[in-house]
Amino acid sequence: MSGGSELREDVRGWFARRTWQPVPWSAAQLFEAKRGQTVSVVLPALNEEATVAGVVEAVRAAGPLVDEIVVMDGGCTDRTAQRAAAAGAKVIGLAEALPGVEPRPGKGEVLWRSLAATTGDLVVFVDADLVEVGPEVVVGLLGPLLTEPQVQLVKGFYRRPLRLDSVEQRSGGGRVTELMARPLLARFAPQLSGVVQPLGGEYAARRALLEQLPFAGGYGVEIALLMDTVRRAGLDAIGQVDLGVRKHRNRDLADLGVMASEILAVVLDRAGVDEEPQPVDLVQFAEAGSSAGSSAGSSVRPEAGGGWHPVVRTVARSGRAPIEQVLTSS
Ligand SMILES: O=c1ccn([C@@H]2O[C@H](COP(=O)(O)OP(=O)(O)O[C@H]3O[C@H](CO)[C@@H](O)[C@H](O)[C@H]3O)[C@@H](O)[C@H]2O)c(=O)[nH]1
Ligand SMILES: O=C(O)[C@H](O)COP(=O)(O)O
Repeated sequence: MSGGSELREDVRGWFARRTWQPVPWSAAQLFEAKRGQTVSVVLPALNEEATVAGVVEAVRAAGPLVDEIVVMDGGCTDRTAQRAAAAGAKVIGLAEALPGVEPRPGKGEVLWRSLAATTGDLVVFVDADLVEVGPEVVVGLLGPLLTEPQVQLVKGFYRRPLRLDSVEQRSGGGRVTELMARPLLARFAPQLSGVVQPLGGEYAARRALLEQLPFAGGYGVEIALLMDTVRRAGLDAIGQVDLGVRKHRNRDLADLGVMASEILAVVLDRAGVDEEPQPVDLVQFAEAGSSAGSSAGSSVRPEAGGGWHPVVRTVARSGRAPIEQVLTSS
C-alpha cells in the first residue's frame, strides 16, 4: 500500500469552500431565501413499497420549503404507487412523464424523465429505499443552492452503515463508491476526488443545469452528472453537505457488480477512453441453488449443472441527450 501524499491544492481549496458540515440552515431560513423560486423533490422508485411512504413523510416534514413531491414510478409491480400516494406524493409513471418517448430501463432514465414531469426551479433527488430519514435531507441539499448563487449541484454525504442478513455494521456501506467510483475518479477526474459520496442518490441541482446535461441511463447517472457539471461549470459549481447517517437497502454483491460495470462504462466514455462502448458480458459465478443477484435490467442466463456455474449479465451503456432538446422540439 502506498500513502502519505498531500491532497491536491485545487481539491483542498474546493473542499474548504464548498463543504458544509454540519448543515447550518433551518427550513424556515431557507424558506425565506427562496424568493419566488420553487422546489420539486423527486423520489425514483422501483418496487420500494416497504420504504417509500417513510421517505415521502420525511420530505413533507420540510414544510413549505418544498412545492411538489413526485414519486417517479420506474415500473413498479408492487404497492409502491399506492403507498406513495397515500403518504401525500404525486405518483407519475415513466410513459406519462414523457408521452411519445418510449421508456427505457434504468435509474438514469427515471431521473431524466422526472425533469419533464416536474416544474421546480430547484430539483432534489432522494432515493425511495432510505430508512430512518428526516427532513434534514431536503433542507441540507437546498441550503447551498438558496444561499450561494454560484453553486449549481449539491451532493449529500453521510456515514453509511452496512446492513446485510439483518446484521448492521456502523459503517462499511458504499462498497461501489470505495472500490470503483473513487479509484476511477482518482484516475480520470482527480479534481472531483474531494466529493465524499460521488454515487449518493441524495442531491439537488438547478433545473437550468439539469436540463442541459445528458443523462446516463442506468446507475452511471450520478457520476456522469458530476463529471459533466465540472466540465461545464467548474468545480465551484458543486457543493456538498453533511446529512448525517444514511441507511438504505443494501444490494447483494452480484447486483453491485452490474452497477460497477455501468459506472465504469460511463467514466471511460466521459474520459474519452471508450466513447462508443459495446455491450459487455459480465460473467459472475453462483453456487448451485443460490441466485446471483436479483435486480431487473440485466439478462441472467444460468448454465445447467451443479457446483459453481457462470451467470452472464449483459451490461449495455445507454443514455439520453439533454432533456431540453426533447422539450423544445415537442
Ligand atoms: O431502474 C431503476 C433502479 C433504481 N431505481 C430507484 O433508484 C433508487 C436507488 O436505487 P438502488 O438500486 O437502491 O441504488 P443503490 O444500491 O442505493 O446505489 C447507489 O449508487 C447508485 C449509483 O450511483 C445511485 O444511483 C443510487 O442512488 C445510490 O443509492 C431507489 O429508490 C430505486 O428504487 C429506479 O427507480 N429504477
Ligand atoms: O453507493 C454505493 O457504493 C453502492 O450503492 C453500494 O452501497 P452499499 O455498499 O451501502 O450497499
